[in-house]
Amino acid sequence: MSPERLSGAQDYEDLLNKYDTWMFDCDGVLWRGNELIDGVTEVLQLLRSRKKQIIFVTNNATQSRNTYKKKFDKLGLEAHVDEIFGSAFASAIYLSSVIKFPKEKKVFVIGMPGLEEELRAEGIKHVGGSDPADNTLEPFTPSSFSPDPDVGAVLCGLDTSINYTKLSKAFIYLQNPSCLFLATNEDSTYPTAGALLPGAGAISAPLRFALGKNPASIGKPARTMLDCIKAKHDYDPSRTIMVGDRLNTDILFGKEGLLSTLLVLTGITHEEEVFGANPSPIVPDYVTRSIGDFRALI
Ligand SMILES: O=C(O)[C@H](O)[C@H](O)COP(=O)(O)O
Ligand SMILES: [Mg+2]
Repeated sequence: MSPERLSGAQDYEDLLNKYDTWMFDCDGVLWRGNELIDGVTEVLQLLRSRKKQIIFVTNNATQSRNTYKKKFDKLGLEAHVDEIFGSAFASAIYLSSVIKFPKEKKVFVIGMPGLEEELRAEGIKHVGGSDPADNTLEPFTPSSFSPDPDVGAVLCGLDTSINYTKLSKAFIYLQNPSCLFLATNEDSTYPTAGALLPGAGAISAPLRFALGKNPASIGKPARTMLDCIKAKHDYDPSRTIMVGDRLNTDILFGKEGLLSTLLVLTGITHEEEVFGANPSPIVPDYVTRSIGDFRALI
């Protein structure tokens, strides 16, 4: 079955009337890097004026909910911290509440300060991350590394300061079969304002290749994020739509969560992946060029 392509004000109006809860992916839907996608400000204001429930669901683990709130504020978008769900937050909840990671154990982090902030907020002990000793381009010498015996998991997220020392330490920990291999998410690419860049999945790829095994991935399409949302918000799946730019994360996440799905073409996915000769088996309910096009209703 092929998706319905939205083509004008009546289509947008029909969708607004059909759905009370709008879950928005961020990178490639609201913005690319720090550049807002045209029309997003007005459309989010329109949804708020129509009393729609709005939830933000991002696989980007570089920031915490609090620092994302600052980004929304800086970009002039109304957002409340309890509306924001990122894979950094979901990873901290996964460790604290889903697998009940032992309090005395530690997580070796490959990732940014936002991920560390969420782990701290959940009382998860961690090493690595922004530790200056790990953020170096000096050659890694195993004899100078004494693995922390309390490390019981490696958590890998998008890390724009990735290096051989971090990968080597993670790889040494992961050779212990009891050490958990976790990924905040596995997006292959990251849509920024100027270019498409390697995503979180490309950061954990060297470890996957060297170990010959995949991490447990916590972000979309896994349902941990939806469980985090359910723990904070009531919503009716039959009147909820997930708006995303990536088929194998956002749209799959929506479909598996029994939500309706709207694919926008302002991020990762190209039109021919949906309407071309060999379309993806992941089929959104609706497709539109940009969420900004809903401006036609203003
Ligand atoms: O590489 C990544 O982590 C992702 O590309 C990026 O952060 C995805 O964010 P989202 O589109 O889920 O907001
Ligand atoms: Mg996206």
